[in-house]
Amino acid sequence: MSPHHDAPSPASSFITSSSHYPVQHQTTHPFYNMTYHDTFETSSIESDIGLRRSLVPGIYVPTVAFFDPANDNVDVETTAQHAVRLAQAGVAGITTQGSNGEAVHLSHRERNLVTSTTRRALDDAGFGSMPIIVGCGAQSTREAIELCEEAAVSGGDYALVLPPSYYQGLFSKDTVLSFFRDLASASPIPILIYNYPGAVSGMDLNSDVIIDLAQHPNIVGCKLTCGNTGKLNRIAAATRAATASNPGSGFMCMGGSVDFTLQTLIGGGSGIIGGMANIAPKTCVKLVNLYESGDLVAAQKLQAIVARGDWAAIQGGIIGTKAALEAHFGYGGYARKPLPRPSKEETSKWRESFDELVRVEKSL
Ligand SMILES: N[C@@H](CC=O)C(=O)O
Repeated sequence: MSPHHDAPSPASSFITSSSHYPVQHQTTHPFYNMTYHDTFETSSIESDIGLRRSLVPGIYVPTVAFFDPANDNVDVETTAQHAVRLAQAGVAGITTQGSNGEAVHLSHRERNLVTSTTRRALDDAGFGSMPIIVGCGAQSTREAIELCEEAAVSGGDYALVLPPSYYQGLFSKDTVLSFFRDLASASPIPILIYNYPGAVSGMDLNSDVIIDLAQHPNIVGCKLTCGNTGKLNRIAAATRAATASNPGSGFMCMGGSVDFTLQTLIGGGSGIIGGMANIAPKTCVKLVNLYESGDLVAAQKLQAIVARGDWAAIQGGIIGTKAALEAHFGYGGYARKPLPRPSKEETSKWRESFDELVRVEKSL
């Protein structure tokens, strides 16, 4: 990172091993100034022994899911090709089963297939050190733990977890805290808290809660789709202060949408996990690089283009994002039912909404 971005160094790292070997992960955490170890048995991890994958600051892409139009099965080939396209564009990592990944439309088996396919594609293309964050939110603590275990076995390095919300009318004031602490204590991989009120009936975790949870040695970051940059600034500052006494570790406070990349970096965040980077990964990476090089005028100009493009991604969600991928890059397909397929008019609208951004992307 440049001197302009006093971002923490890698949040954590762990060691994966091949089939039937114990997997060991190691997280050094700022608040505890200690090293946390855990070990568990895997059945089918395919990564190299001794591979360390750290979370580094930058752009992380929550990949969209791809389905074979003939039978609606997971399209393994496109999943692999897309992951490699993103890695080659210079992103810092991939997130499978984020909101863009249609996790709620996938069985556990399909989720694992997407993650293991992504891992294998990255490894085969020479990106063996690129981390994968896997969406592992569930309504029960038990299922969330199970998803984290399965993510680890499938080659995931970290878990991105929404709080449960279905029974929130029955929650006590400690329920969400206990959920994250219980999960983090049991999970074989470190946890990032996913704060996306729109996906969990309005539940919006505040900075006090997230800073408190950040003290758990196996909670190593957050994604703030709430877009509250004041909150982001408070969390980044609190966790960075703790990091100063323990260099070499860090809490990754990530913005949740590329339309506030610059604001995130200026506020002390570590980067973005943002869906629009499925369409324009190079542009998103360039924006971070402009900031890091200190060219704030150019960064501001590019941020405006990115924010206009992200407005289309936010309005169109995965329907618009996939339509744009299909129109501009020749692959994408449709979301699973019951999500509707876009009409002809909508398809042209989404294509045109991303025109400006794709022009920039293709020029890089
Ligand atoms: N706008 C968000 C949606 C989910 O967090 C994104 O860009 O990923």
